[in-house]
Amino acid sequence: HDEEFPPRILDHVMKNAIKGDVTNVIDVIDKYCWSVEIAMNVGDVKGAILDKSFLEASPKNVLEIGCYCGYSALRMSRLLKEDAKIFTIEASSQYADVAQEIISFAGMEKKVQILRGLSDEVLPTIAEKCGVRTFDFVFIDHAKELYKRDLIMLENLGLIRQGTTIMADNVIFPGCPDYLEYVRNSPKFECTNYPSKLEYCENREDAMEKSIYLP
Ligand SMILES: O=c1[nH]cnc2c(O)c(F)c(-c3ccc(F)cc3)cc12
Ligand SMILES: [Mg+2]
Repeated sequence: HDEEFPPRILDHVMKNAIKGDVTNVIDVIDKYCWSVEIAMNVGDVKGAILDKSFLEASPKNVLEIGCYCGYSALRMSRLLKEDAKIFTIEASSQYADVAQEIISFAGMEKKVQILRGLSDEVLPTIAEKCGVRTFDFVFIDHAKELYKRDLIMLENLGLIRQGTTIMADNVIFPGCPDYLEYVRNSPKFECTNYPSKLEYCENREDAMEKSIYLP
């Protein structure tokens, strides 16, 4: 995926979406990605799986690792209950800049806070910085080789609690075998796999994995 994509998607959203209409911004991004160029958003098909788990969890404190252009943060923000909030970690300042613009354009800047930096640098101080003790819902969607490390960090830092829902994207493609092996063999996680397709593709398999933390 090329670095020039995010500014193009931002430009397209600003020109074609309705300011303040989060559902329309999501639709405009999906139409663009289906018709013009693929982006590594979770997309509409896997996004619907994320939505369903999100609604079931009905979380107050949400953590996302991997914001990219803000697409999944917008999907979750539109389902947030009153006084709930999303904290999303993004290591690329270019992606974070674009995501901030798109999230603000959609009118969700008060519900979504982007934390800039590497996940292993942000997580140790996130509780005091964000005034959160534990997260109720976590969406992992960043570099696949960091999924397992970061889940272990969340556990060790006490940032997840009995019943926290963890959703992971791309567990088939690109794939995160060490993460899957870890959560599925751990007695502390109750796992469910949701087979789907790679975003904006008809014929590439992918899946989401839901893991409920039960220490
Ligand atoms: O780096 C990523 N972070 C988060 N999510 C991703 C994703 O959903 C992808 F499909 C892909 C991806 C899509 C197509 C490819 F050929 C390679 C990676 C990458 C990421
Ligand atoms: Mg992904």
